[in-house]
Amino acid sequence: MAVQLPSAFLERMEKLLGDEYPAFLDSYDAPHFAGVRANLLKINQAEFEQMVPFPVRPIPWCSTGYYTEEGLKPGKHPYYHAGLYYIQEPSAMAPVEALGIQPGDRVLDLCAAPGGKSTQIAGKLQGTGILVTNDISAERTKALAKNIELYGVRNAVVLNETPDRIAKAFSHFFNRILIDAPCSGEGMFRKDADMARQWEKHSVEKCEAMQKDILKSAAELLAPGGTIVYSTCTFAPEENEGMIAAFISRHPEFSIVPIPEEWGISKGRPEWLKQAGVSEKDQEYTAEAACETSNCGRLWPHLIEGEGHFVAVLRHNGDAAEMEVMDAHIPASEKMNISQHRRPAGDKLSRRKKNGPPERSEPTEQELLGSWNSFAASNLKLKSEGEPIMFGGNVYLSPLTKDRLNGLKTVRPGWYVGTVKNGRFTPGHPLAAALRPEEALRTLSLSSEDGEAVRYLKGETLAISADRIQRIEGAEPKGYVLVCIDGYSAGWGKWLDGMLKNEYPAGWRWT
Ligand SMILES: C[S@@+](CC[C@H](N)C(=O)[O-])C[C@H]1O[C@@H](n2cnc3c(N)ncnc32)[C@H](O)[C@@H]1O
Repeated sequence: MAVQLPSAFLERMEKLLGDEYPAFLDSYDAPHFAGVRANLLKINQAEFEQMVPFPVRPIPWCSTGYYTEEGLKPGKHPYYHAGLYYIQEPSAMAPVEALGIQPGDRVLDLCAAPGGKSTQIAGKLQGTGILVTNDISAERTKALAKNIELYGVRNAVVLNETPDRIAKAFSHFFNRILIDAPCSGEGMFRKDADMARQWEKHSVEKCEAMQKDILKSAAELLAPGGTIVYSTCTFAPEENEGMIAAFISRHPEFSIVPIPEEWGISKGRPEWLKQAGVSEKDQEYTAEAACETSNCGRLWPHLIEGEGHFVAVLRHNGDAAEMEVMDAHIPASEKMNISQHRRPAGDKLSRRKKNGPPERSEPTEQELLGSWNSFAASNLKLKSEGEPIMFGGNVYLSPLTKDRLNGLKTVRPGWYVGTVKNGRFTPGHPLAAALRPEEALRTLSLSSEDGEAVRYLKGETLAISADRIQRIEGAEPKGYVLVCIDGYSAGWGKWLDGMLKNEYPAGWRWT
């Protein structure tokens, strides 16, 4: 066998799987399955299927997911840099599908880094509602923020917090919550031999305590009638059926929504709890609750084309109408559909100027935001999206009010649109990454095929004649240009006298 598996793990799996064990074991020598997920924030599905530059076939449980051939490098194509697809293990696409997201939902992804499932959620929200995406690891939130930006997400707030602190600020606020829990990772052994080496008998116990705490906070964060999806990439019954049985025993107001047995996805295995030596007393679950966990779903590497996952859908039995009552206490800017047109901050500024300037030398927040408004007015065709707020010299359009984030470690309070320095606004890369070409006054399309797009992604200055800059409303070619790859936004360039100064950020470049 290619992977060295821990003997305690093998003994347990043999005992639990019985007749299925030889097929499970054989899966460790079978090919791996790789996948990509189309990013519907930037491309529609028909276009994706037409343009995708490598062979793909659909993943049955994810409408936007596709298998790719092993050994391909989908990250080495300009379309990856334009955020047209996310590279994701196929079974990891199942939990978000089970969350049943609807436009306008308020969604929390509690254990989100590096952001595979958050970008999937954002694709389903299509710019409506709110996505709060969090991870406890400061280091890992860097990758999370980068992915939120690369995939053109406008309505997300990125936090680096503990779930209990989020629960204090957002009590019963969200109607969908994803817990892609930290786990002992047994489903990753096929793909990552290090995971198998690092696993020890006590890995499961260590994870159980974390999972229990995260579920407790999630119950405090969920609005009446809402849904929590709990998932892991491990096989251990303690972290799966055991964790869920204990949760619904403590919370009789929740029930488990059955996952359909389709495409090789199989039922939860409550009978394993006793076989694995997990007693009702240890995990504090009732026999009825344990029985209900057969409604959970398991993805096995010997039954599906993927690595393995566990998924539980927990529905709060409360009345969703109660959420509307709660909505009355939520500021208008945080209401379900946040895309209402707002008065630009500059309006307030110009009114104040008519009545005389404020008596202080430091520019007010409204004045700083005014420089964003004038940039937007002269370079973009953008309908107002979210609340413009200042955060450490940077301007964000946020789906939440600033007060709501007070005291929380906030990595991104919203869509980062740029920075104000000495009264001048410089647009940020995430603004460009999320813009549609028709939202920019000047655009330039580079081809993915003739090497020009790659030269741009490497940070080179390009010689570009004025007639290649597409302009609307008779704009001058000089100024900020939205650089697109085959028509999909990738970053900024600044055009002057036949040269395009490259504004693609150093840390993002093609290497
Ligand atoms: C399985 S990974 C998440 C993968 C992610 N959902 C994705 O699809 O890209 C679990 C994450 O949980 C985070 N984590 C661990 N303990 C946590 C806690 N108590 N609260 C929030 N996040 C936690 C880890 O830092 C890790 O990034």
